[in-house]
Amino acid sequence: MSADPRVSVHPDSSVLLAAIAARLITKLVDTQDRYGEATVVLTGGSTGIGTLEALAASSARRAVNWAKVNVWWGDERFVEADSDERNSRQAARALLDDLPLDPERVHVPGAAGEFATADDAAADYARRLAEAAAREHAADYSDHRPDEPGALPRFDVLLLGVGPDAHIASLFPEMAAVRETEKLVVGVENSPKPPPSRISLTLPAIRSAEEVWMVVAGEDKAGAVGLALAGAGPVQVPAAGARGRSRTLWLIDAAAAAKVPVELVRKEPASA
Ligand SMILES: O=C1O[C@H](COP(=O)(O)O)[C@@H](O)[C@H](O)[C@H]1O
Repeated sequence: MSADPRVSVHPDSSVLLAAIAARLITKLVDTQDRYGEATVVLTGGSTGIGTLEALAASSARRAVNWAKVNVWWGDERFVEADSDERNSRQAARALLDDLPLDPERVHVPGAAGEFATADDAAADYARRLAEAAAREHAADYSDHRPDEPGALPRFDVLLLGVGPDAHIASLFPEMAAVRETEKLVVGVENSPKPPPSRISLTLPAIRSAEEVWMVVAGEDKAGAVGLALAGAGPVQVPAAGARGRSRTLWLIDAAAAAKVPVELVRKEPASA
């Protein structure tokens, strides 16, 4: 089961970031009301980190019980733990360091120095995901996740930025990682965007999320967004392969929407 994309276009990137932050707060609060906890998968990149900065600027973030939020990453750069290139480090600076999170619920992928290769760090991340899935099953979230227990915990909402080349997470066009159909996490070498070594969830792992939110701003992304929504293949256009089980939401600004087929666009008001 997967949900067809729905597109919401916001007038500019600052409105977009504030709107994504507001949606995320609501999503986390609603999920916690129902299940007591909530799980978010974060993305790096300009819109991903911008969303966290917008969340940090919103007093409504206090509506969330952050001690009961599980945090994972869709991808991470395989560099030293203290490198500013790490998506998790940028997220910590933008927001996470200021939240009362439970450190046991924050699952940062391994770094260079802790693991010899990106593949080793990917295997460790996959093992931790499987352990979380087993814990959830033991705690009996049966009404939340009716399937048999898998190797992934439930992802209530998974955020994805999109590169100008249409990559998502660290799944780049035509590379082995985007063709992966078995593994849920892979090491990536020779990424066309630096740094070259990375760890990434694969398309099957991304598609396990209940909701996938594609968060994209800027003119340089218009071609990638247009192709993804016009039905391109995921090997050439990885963003086209991202789907949530119950919702696939494209949250984009007007510049990124310039090449989206008009019948797919729902414009949000410029002011309320
Ligand atoms: O390298 C990465 O790039 C993508 C997109 O980043 P952007 O700056 O073009 O928005 C990001 O989603 C991914 O997490 C990151 O590792």
